[in-house]
Amino acid sequence: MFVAGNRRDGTANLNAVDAADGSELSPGFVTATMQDVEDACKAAADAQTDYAGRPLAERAAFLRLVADKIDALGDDLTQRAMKESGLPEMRLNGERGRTVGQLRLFADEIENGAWQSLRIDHADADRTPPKPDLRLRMVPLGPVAVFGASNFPLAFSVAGGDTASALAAGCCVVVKGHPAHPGTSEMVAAAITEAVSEAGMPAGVFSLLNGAGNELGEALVKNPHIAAVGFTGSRGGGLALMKHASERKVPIPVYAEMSSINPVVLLPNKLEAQADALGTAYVASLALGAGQFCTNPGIVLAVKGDALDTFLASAKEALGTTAAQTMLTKNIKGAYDQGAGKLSSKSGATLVGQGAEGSAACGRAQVFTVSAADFMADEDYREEVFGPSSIVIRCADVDEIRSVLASLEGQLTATLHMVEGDYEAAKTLLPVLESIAGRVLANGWPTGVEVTHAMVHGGPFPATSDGRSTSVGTMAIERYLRPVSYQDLPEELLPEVLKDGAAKCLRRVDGKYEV
Ligand SMILES: NC(=O)c1ccc[n+]([C@@H]2O[C@H](COP(=O)([O-])OP(=O)(O)OC[C@H]3O[C@@H](n4cnc5c(N)ncnc54)[C@H](O)[C@@H]3O)[C@@H](O)[C@H]2O)c1
Ligand SMILES: O=CCCC(=O)C(=O)O
Repeated sequence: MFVAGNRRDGTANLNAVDAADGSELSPGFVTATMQDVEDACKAAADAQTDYAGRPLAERAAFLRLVADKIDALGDDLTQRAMKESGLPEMRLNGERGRTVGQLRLFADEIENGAWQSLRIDHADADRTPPKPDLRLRMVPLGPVAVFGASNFPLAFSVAGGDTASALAAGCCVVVKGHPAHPGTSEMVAAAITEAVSEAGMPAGVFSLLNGAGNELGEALVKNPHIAAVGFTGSRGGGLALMKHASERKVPIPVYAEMSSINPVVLLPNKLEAQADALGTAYVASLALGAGQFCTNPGIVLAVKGDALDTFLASAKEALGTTAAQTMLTKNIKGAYDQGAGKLSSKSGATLVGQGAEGSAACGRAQVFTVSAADFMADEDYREEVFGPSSIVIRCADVDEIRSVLASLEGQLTATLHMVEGDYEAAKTLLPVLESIAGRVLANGWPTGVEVTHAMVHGGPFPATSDGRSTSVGTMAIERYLRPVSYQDLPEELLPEVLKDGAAKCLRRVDGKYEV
């Protein structure tokens, strides 16, 4: 653990396990006491004004240095993450690239400055009543508690999107590392801690706390120094943190990404033309990373008929060559088996096919099919089964597809597979897709989130706790900012960026945009 630049010593009572065989990995890790939580949060609060006040170029250089330090960890980081997560080398190398790329993108974003939403409305003393001078900018919320996710031990963990966007916004960060990968977390936290020191940032800008029980997370969310929370994980975990945050004396926002089954629609003409290829691509997407993606295509909707039968036959064939993959933890594997088992016990569900069976730690890919009527009649089919399982819903026509879509909870993604002949049908579905999902895709698969300016990795509840935001892409910075308007403040007391002659980044002056 690291509290404000210092490693915390103590009794090591948390060990990672090798995801593949369950054996204990060394070394052991120290877990946080309530005093550690208070120390980390207090240090973050003490550092907040200093950090937020640093010139944007310094803040950007700090994020770039964090990225360089993580790059310098090289293969050791991948090897440790492989052991702790069971994820393969290529995936983790890709994830490391995404993590450092994300930090560098946020560094550019800091310097670009448009996120400050600068607005100036000049005074008009001749107006009756006189119009005041008003100037607005976004300021950081304050220290953010970040919960590392189990399924992306780099890109959604200690230096992942929540941390990068909070630091970019000018917020200090206290991370609760995921207990499944303490070694990976420690390596990344050491890199950040070095960067904090070399960049001359206040030590409290970053801390990492470890712990397996709920008490640590609860204490962190309830700590009065914490101003916001970023979380990716289970629906139950996210809801618990939201409850703690709302019951505080001073309630705070929780940005929790929780649960999504990511509907994929195969429109009739496209299905007719490419049923075979779609079946293969579907299985590749649902089995990616042992299905442990929040973007996993959990349900597919199509009109029943020969083309759908061909699709199902192709999916079955692809499943036949799909190897079982190690899952992240014993508990996640147990939950997967339980979820898939529940589906297979339903009288309305038919097993289309299965992947190979692996060791006890592995998840076996599975596809089921149900009628739209059965799906609509049973809430269980809508539950996220976290792992390589998916359901194909047989619908009578496009109207029935629309009815099923309209009955769904909030989603991270919704996908249409279509050719031009399907566009009329697509037009009738798009308003529904927009109303339920944060990202609408055409002719792709939802797994694989691009980190960019126009990405939304969010969506209405329960995909996230706040559908107005994203946890991936540069817009994620907005979660940790709030607007302040300065009325009639003397020029010399105004923030530099709001002075009339200030070096320009995008500003809205008297209603018009200026660069
Ligand atoms: N949708 C997704 O992206 C996603 C990602 C990972 C896991 N999951 C789901 O979560 C399940 C468990 O996996 P997990 O361990 O990654 O997620 P989790 O929600 O159980 O835990 C995530 C983090 O939150 C903490 N936490 C959880 N509940 C808490 C509570 N009540 N109070 C305080 N802290 C709490 C945990 O200690 C951990 O640090 C999976 O089987 C899967 O269903 C979903
Ligand atoms: O598990 C959640 C994130 C999914 C993601 O980032 C991806 O699909 O690339």
